[in-house]
Amino acid sequence: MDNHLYTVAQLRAIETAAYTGLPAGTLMRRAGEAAARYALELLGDRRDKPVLVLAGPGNNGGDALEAAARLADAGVDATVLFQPGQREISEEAQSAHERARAGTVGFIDMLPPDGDWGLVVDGLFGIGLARPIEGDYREMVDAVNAMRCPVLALDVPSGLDADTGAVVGPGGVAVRASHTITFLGDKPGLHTLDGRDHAGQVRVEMLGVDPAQLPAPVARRGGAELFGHLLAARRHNSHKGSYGDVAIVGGAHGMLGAPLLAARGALHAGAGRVFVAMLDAGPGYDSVQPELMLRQADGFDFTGRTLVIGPGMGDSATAMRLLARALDGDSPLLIDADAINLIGASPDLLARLAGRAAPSVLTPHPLEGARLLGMTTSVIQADRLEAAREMALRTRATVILKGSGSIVARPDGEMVINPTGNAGLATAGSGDVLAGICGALLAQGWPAWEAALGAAWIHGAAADLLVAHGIGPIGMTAGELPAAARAVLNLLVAEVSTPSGPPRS
Ligand SMILES: NC(=O)C1=CN([C@@H]2O[C@H](COP(=O)(O)OP(=O)(O)OC[C@H]3O[C@@H](n4cnc5c(N)ncnc54)[C@H](O)[C@@H]3O)[C@@H](O)[C@H]2O)[C@@H](O)CC1
Ligand SMILES: Nc1ncnc2c1ncn2[C@@H]1O[C@H](COP(=O)(O)OP(=O)(O)O)[C@@H](O)[C@H]1O
Ligand SMILES: [K+]
Repeated sequence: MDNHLYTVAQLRAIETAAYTGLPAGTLMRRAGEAAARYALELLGDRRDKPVLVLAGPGNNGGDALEAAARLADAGVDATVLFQPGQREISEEAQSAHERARAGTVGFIDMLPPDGDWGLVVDGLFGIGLARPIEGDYREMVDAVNAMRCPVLALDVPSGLDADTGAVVGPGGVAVRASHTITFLGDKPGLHTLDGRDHAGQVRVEMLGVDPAQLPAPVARRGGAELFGHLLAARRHNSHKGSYGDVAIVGGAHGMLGAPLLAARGALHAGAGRVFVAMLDAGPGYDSVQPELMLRQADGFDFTGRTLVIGPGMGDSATAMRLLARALDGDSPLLIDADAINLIGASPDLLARLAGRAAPSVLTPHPLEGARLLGMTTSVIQADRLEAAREMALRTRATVILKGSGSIVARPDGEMVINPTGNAGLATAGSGDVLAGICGALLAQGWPAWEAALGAAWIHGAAADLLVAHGIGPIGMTAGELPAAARAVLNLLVAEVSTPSGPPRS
């Protein structure tokens, strides 16, 4: 399946199974052919430019040598820098080496300082990377990263952990590719943490393996198809009560901006009515968004309302009391920011959360996630999939672990990596808007899982839309996201809607 993501351990098993009945070297040949085809596509009308192929000590290097031979067959000036290690190379890689030597491929021992390459093919390390890249290999990676031409990584950008998306360190380096062609199945590490910065555009090449033979994936790559069945055109005969009430509970003294941003997110994502239940005394209305209804949280009736609890809420006794009340109630709940910190500090609140029957979604950023699990942020980030899975398991809730390539996880272990968004979102308040969008989808009757998938996707796509219009990534503001999210949501609905009335002449 296109969106399936596999761990290195799974890929090794897939590789072994795929080899059964195939002559030795078949998969490597197919990998090299596919890589060469992609390289030619990327070169386009610049086929007269030389291509630099970096070949490392393992089978990733074998793929690179095969690709170089195929490029030379196609008339391209392919130059290989082959850097074998101490260990003997595999028989397949040896054959690939011989094939490349037999043709017109050029071989060099070191990088010329003035190379003018049309493309670099990175075949240093793939899923066999075992330690940080050092020495000559490091110099090669640094040199490639300083080049301006497109870089095509084979299987995985060298230096990147295919499972986690971390640059293998400490102090490690990884190739920053513009494109990656990945073999036998997509990998989570290409889509989260450092993955998006290093993999660029990812193409999956199955090497002739039937996708139906593959095992259950560790996670999937997100897409609108995962929540598309809940997108529906509005009925003419509907009213504000048809689209649910959202109440944002938060906004302690001096922190009212956070719930207001969440409330604007909820309003623009289609909630029928949006309240802000403030912990402290505040203004009577929001002059930028007078549609919002501002109330005092004390005494505010939660019944029948979807609650987004936590933005700017603080950690006062009142905050704790309100959170306990929300957890014990049967409203759908979106738990964000300070509310996550309070749960992380209180086994009692955690037990109340885990015991809930109504839908609950948590939206931690890595530090909030660390507090929830009693770990450090670096442990969370070292394996974001595992951390998100653990959070979902402990809280019995749907979790969005935010960051580049947000991980959406649910208690049964199902996980999705969200593909939308960009670094324009690295700005104060964008998480509040995400919380509001998710609250609005819950209020419109979406189950927790789809609401989380939909909110993460729409929020990221809103940021992508803003960038497409020159609004960011630098200087994008959280306040610009709600209207963009509204545009994305309406486009999605228009795409899935079938015309309902009779055709008009
Ligand atoms: N075997 C197969 O069936 C297939 C393998 N394929 C390719 O083979 C790759 C996996 O091959 P390998 O298992 O040989 O792994 P790699 O080619 O990723 O690298 C492993 C080699 O690098 C050495 N090494 C690891 N980290 C190092 C470091 N930091 N510095 C120096 N040396 C280091 C290891 O000792 C080993 O010799 C895949 O990523 C894919 O590109 C594809 O051709 C598809 C089929
Ligand atoms: N570099 C990035 N790429 C993609 N998404 C990002 C990036 N940085 C932040 N985000 C997204 O922006 C939001 C930030 O949320 P959060 O950290 O809670 O900020 P705040 O508390 O200021 O609202 C999350 O949805 C996160 O996934
Ligand atoms: K590589």
